[in-house]
Amino acid sequence: MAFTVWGAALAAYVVAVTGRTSLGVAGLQAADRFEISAASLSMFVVVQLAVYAAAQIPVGILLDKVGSRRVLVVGAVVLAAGQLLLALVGTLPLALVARVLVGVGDATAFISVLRLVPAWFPAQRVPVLTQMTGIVGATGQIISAVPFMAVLLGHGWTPAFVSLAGLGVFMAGVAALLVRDRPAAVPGTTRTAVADVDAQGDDAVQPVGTGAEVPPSRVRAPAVKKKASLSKVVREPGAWLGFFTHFLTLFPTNTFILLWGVPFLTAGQGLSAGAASALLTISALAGIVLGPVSGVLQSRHPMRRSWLVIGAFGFVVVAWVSVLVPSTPRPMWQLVVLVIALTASATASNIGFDFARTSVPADRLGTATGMVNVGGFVASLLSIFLVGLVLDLVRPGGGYVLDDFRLAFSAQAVPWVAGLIGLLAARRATRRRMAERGVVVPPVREAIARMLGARGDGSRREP
Ligand SMILES: N[C@@H](Cc1c[nH]cn1)C(=O)NCC(=O)O
Repeated sequence: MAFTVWGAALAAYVVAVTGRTSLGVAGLQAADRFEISAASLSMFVVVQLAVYAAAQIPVGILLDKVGSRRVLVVGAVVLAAGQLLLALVGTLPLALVARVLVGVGDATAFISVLRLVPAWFPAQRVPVLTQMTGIVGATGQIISAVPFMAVLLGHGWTPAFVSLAGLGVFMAGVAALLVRDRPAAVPGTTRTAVADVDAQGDDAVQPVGTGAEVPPSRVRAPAVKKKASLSKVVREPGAWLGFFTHFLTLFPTNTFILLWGVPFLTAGQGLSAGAASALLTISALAGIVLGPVSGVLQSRHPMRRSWLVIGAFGFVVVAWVSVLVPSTPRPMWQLVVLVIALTASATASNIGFDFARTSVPADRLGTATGMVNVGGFVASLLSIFLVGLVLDLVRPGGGYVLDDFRLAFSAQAVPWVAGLIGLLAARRATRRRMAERGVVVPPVREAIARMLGARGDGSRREP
């Protein structure tokens, strides 16, 4: 039942990602239909990302109040309405309104799925399933690149976007039918188990790696609360740690995948369109390996999750520096390393949601997850804007060359520095809060020494 619920919600998220990326593959047709330059198309990406980011907190609060099922159903209907409008209109302002609707619908999907995972699965499994949610969701991009593109080229604009609208309505039905916010009947629940949960009080959070996590089916349905969920969440340093984790690690991937990657690879590095899409495919395949590996490491070493984040950040920075410093096009292997590093960074961004999960009580998880998600999308907007700004400054007429991209992508240093400062400050505050709750994070050197000692004793788990 847990996998049916997760699978149905995940399918709705895949369709949301298809909607998000559909205009990207229909760029030429959109430029033609709305009589705009290819460069103005970036306006659609910016509007959509801004709407997505702005909707996260309201959607998160709504999730805590009404649950994932209703939010997913309404979100899929709004997304379908946006695609239908886009299918029918021929003017730019109406197309932008359609894209706003798509952005709002899209904003509901990912965090609704993440809200379901800890409700249906034991805490040990949550990191891997969160990573799988991100990875499987990314396949929505393949649906827009292959079947959607085929309908677009074979039958035209209106049938292609009407098909996406139909898919959205279908997913609303699937979510209504199969998604449940939490297990209803609780076989094996004893009065004691429920009393244990009650004894933790309203503000109990999932313990970090103590092994004492309560199986989800024993957790009572949280009562809808009147008290302000957002103000409590923003006062929780662990939620900020999640926010800055997502901020620091998601934007390099979004900047590359959503807008500037293909122009950089083709106009800057001199690759064919086919070679550029092969690189994007390698990046998607890398996620299938890196996501579960990260999930397992998160479960096994919950006290060291921030080092996974800093490691992924270091990897992507080194990969970008090694590509941008030389003034000549890079060999293929180096570009492969770059796209793998970008995937590692996107994978690490999901650790942000895990920080939220172990920092706030279950009945505020939707709000906290929304807040974390804002981080990555605000940073993505900033980065996409800065790269575009530098390109405009160095070559106002377009026709970019490698040197223009070298300068433009260096602008990512701004969100990287801001994100790293925020991450380190939030980590310090989170450790203080954890210490107040009786969990002290030992220094890395001490933890490694203990782990080596434990191996010598035949034990496998970090203390
Ligand atoms: N962290 C991403 C999901 C992802 C991408 N690659 C691996 N995981 C994220 O937060 N996505 C939000 C969304 O709505 O897609």
